[in-house]
This record gives sequence, structure tokens and C-alpha cells, in this order.
Amino acid sequence: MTEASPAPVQTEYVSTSVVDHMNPLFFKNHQSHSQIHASHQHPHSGNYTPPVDDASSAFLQTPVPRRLSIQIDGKPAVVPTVSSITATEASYSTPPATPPLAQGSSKTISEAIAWCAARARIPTPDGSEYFLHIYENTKDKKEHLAFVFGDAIRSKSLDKAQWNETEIDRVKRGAYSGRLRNTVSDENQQQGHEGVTLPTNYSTDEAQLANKMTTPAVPLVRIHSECFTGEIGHSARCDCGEQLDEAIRLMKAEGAGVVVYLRQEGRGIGLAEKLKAYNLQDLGYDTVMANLMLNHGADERTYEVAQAILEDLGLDQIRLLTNNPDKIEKIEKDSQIKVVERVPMMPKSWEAIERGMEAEFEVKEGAVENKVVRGKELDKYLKVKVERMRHLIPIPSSMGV
Ligand SMILES: Nc1nc2c(ncn2[C@@H]2O[C@H](COP(=O)(O)OP(=O)(O)OP(=O)(O)O)[C@@H](O)[C@H]2O)c(=O)[nH]1
Repeated sequence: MTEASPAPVQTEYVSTSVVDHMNPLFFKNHQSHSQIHASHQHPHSGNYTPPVDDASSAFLQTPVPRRLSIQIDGKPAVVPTVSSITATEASYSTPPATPPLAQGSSKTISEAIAWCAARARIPTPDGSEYFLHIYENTKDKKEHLAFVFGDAIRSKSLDKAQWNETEIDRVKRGAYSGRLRNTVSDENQQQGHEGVTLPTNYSTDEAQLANKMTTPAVPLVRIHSECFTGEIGHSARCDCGEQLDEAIRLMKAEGAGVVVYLRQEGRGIGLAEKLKAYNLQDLGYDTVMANLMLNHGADERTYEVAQAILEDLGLDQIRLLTNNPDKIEKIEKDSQIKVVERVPMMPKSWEAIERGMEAEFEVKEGAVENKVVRGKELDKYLKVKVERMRHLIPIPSSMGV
């Protein structure tokens, strides 16, 4: 096929002062600004991005076309506007999570705001389940997470209606209550959701839901920083994997709780730097000194995003699972959040030593079994946390302290 010359484009421009964060095409258009220009040059190329006939295009700093009158081969091209997009087409443009300014937050601009982009049920091997929430925020581009146990804890930003979204849009991003039921037949399996009429009864019945809505007045919360080595890599240098498992176990037992999982690997220095720190630790430096020798702080983590996630989940009173007083101070600082109780996280191997139950841990030195970690390297790591980072863990008397 020979390429025709670019078709003439007439444009109208709109003011740049209006920002409509509620528009589901807000981010989409942000990304496709260059595409819009490219498509002006080659509107016949098949990559044409339709202009948006509303204020959503107005947030861009440079004037952008509001209406385009396009001709291809001398004939007017049919360009859909937002209002002419059908429900099915619109549902492919899944709206972004409720953007920050749409939440009516009273926070100042310097503080983080977080909003839930999607949520889904995660069944676990013991038959229980939780809802994994993925968050976006105004502070960084990382995918922070919340594991939410129980039905009573809800994300405000997730539940908020978004502009022009269809019911299937809401289902896709997890903004429903109860449990989804499988209603897809073999026939419409092949067609994606286009042939599917969404049942109105996709929530479980309300009575059943109400039973599950009982939750402790002050829920258990764990604010946990990512540790690839301890959680995925079976490392026995730290107890991070064990702590995550234990937090989840306790929340399952209570039927409620939240693990806020922050992407602050290596106390905020990142995995590459943490691996360098491990090499220094193998030379004999402790975990604090190793960080300092790499020109990092002993702990570079911040907790504004965790505060914002808890705020979105409506939690201002929490029982925090931690041994780290610094974490408590930082989570309460400049926020409504109150840690009404600190729930200690005793390292399982130290607990066993204290109780004289070491025989129960008949695993080889340094080995990890059922995520219970033990060994000299862990003992050293934990002791440094107590002695240099103020962690509130009783050191077993048999360790000579
Ligand atoms: N730089 C560095 N980071 C480490 C090391 N070992 C573990 N970490 C990181 O330390 C962090 C531990 O996070 P948490 O368990 O949430 O917090 P904590 O400060 O130990 O406090 P707790 O709430 O009592 O567990 C994670 O980001 C790990 O990746 C280490 O030797 N060096």
C-alpha cells in the first residue's frame, strides 16, 4: 500500500488551566500527547488516537486540539468522541485509580496521597483468603501493596465512583463487595467479556457478608518493608520472611488486619546496595556499619506512603506488629494514626531458646524450614538491631547478655 500525504487537520484550542483528574482518560492522554501529535501527521496510518472532546485534554501545558476535523482522501473521517464510545469500548479504557485531587483530602501537597489502583481476592492454601490491593501514590512510582484480611476494611479510593466507568470496569478493578461468582460460559469464554452480561448478583448475599464484617475494633497492622532475600531467597541472614508469614498467620486467625508491604528493599537502599552491604558483613562489619560504609544512612526508610495507605483504608487506630520503635514514631508523626498497642514480633528461634524448646528446631545451622530461621548470622543481625537500632527484642539469657 502506498502512503498518502498527511491529511489536513483543523484544530480548536482550549485553555490550559483546568485539570480534570476525575477523567478516566487523564493519564491515558498524558501518555499519548506525543501520539496525538504523531497522529496529526499521519492520521491515515491506522495509529490514530482520537481527540478527547472535554476538559481532560486541558491539563497539558501546551495547547492541544479539542476538536479535530480530519479528512482522509477528501472525505471526512469518522472520529469517535468520548461520549460516543460504547460501554464495551469504554470498558477497555479502564479508568486509572481515583486520582489524588479527587479524594477531597485535606492533606497538604507535600505529604503523600495514595489510592488503590486495583484489588483482587487471593486464595491461600489453607482455604482462607485475603484481598491484595495495589497502590499508586504521589511520592514515588513504586507498586506498594496492602494485604487486607476480612471484609470490613475497605479502600475509600477504590470504592469511589470514577468518571464514565461501567459496571465491568468496577469489577475489573475490584470495586465490588462480596465475592465474584463464575458466570462465564464456554461459549463466551472466547469473546472476552464482550458477550457477557454482568449478573447483578455478583455480591454474595448480604447476610453472609454481614457475618464476616465483624472485625476487632482496632485491627492488627504490619508495616513491612520488602526483603527479597529473606522472603523469596530463603536467606538466613534475617528474619524478614518469618515475620511476614507470622503477620499473615495472626491476621488470618483474627479474621482481620492489614499488611502494608512497602517497596523499601534493604531499609530503603535497594537490593544492589544491600548485596554490597552483605559482602561487607561477610568481612565482619555489622549491618549498620555496612550501610554507612556505602555512604547510606543506617535506615533510609520513610513512612508517608504507609500513612496514606492506612488513611485510605480508614485506619487511624492500629495495633502495630513491630519491634522497631522508630517505625512507631514515624508512622504516628504528622498524622491522625495512633498506635494504640505494639504487638511484638519475637524471632521464632530466640523464642524457642528462651522457652528451652530448641529441640523443636532441628534444622541445620542457617537452614530455613517453614520460614523459621535460625543460625549464627541471624543471631548477630538481631543483636545489632537490639544494640544499635533500639529494637525491642529480649536477647536470650543463654547468649550471654
Ligand atoms: N541494608 C540492609 N537491609 C537489610 C538487611 N537485612 C534486612 N534488611 C532490610 O531491612 C528491612 C526490614 O524491614 P522490616 O522487617 O519491615 O522492619 P524492621 O525495621 O526490621 O522492624 P520490625 O517491624 O520490627 O520488623 C527490609 O527492607 C530488608 O530488606 C541488611 O543486612 N542490610
